[in-house]
Amino acid sequence: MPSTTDPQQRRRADNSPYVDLTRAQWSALREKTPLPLTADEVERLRGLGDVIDLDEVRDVYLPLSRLLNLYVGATSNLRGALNTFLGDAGGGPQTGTPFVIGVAGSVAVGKSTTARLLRALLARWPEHPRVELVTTDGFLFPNAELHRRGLMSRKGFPESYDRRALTRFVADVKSGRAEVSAPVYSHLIYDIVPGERLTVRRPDILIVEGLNVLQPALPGKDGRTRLGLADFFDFSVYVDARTEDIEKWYLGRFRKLRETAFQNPFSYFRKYTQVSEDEALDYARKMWRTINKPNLQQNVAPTRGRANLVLRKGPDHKVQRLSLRKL
Ligand SMILES: Nc1ncnc2c1ncn2[C@@H]1O[C@H](COP(=O)(O)OP(=O)(O)O)[C@@H](O)[C@H]1O
Ligand SMILES: CC(C)(COP(=O)(O)O)[C@@H](O)C(=O)NCCC(=O)O
Repeated sequence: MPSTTDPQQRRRADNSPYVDLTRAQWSALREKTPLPLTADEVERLRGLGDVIDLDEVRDVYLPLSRLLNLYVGATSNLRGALNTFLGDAGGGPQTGTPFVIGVAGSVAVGKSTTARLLRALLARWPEHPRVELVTTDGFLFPNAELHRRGLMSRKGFPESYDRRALTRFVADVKSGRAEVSAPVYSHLIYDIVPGERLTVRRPDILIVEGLNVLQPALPGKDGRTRLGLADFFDFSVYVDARTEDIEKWYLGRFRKLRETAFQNPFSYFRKYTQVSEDEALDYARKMWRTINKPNLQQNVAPTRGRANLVLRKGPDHKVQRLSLRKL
């Protein structure tokens, strides 16, 4: 359903691999969504700690959870088709493996909020109550290793991650392994937590959230193409917004954290509670200008075209347009 009546634009839309929908067109799909939110669930979503508008949940994220629920069902039907085709040659029926969803986008665009919300909404569906969420920051190299590699001011750039370990982790979960574990990153200490692991035990759905989840695979040492993280995704979402808006959200979050989490005596950023707000924000602006913005422009934004769904937010975080891949 192209959102235009102009014939030329319509032809372009017909040739595009995406169906472009306005917020109004998308939210109308909510009518077809069974399982509307109950008052109790609305309360529980508030408890997630995110200041998210509940109309936004109903209009945007609820239809999205229905779309994903349909995809999970269709993927399971495909597995049935594969079993029918393979018969005994497949060494027994292929059993269900987790449905994997990637959530990509800039630092501070709202990936974590989107992923947490999707986790809560998807778990309401009787077909897939067990939804796990993993953030890729656990696969950043520890600070000591980043120092050694001269990458301390490149945190979040593709080379600051152990990409092989991250791909192996998702491949292991996708293969149906009973237990797979990942390292844990702490925003408090700004480093990997020594000895701590997050264990995933055969969930129905795994959400993998991070800046670089849609990056193409690294070539192997022999120059041959390898499987990349996105090869294990059944669906991917790119959260998009104007760079100027994302910068404002980044600075807003920094200001809020300065009044809360940074006050913790163990916080890496505690020093920014001891200086004036202007000085602290100058530092945050520098981080944005020298690390997060160039990373967005050079590495993150170029992967947008690989996503199944692009959510385009306005300055108030409300999703204004959606592009859904049809091919
Ligand atoms: N849908 C939303 N409505 C209102 N505020 C939001 C929404 N999504 C994110 N935010 C706010 O924007 C900032 C960045 O969001 P966050 O999810 O932490 O981003 P990321 O994980 O991409 O770094 C946070 O302050 C968060 O509370
Ligand atoms: C930890 C991050 C790299 C995000 O990682 P992700 O979970 O997307 O893999 C980012 O939040 C970060 O800390 N960037 C470094 C620059 C800064 O402190 O803003």
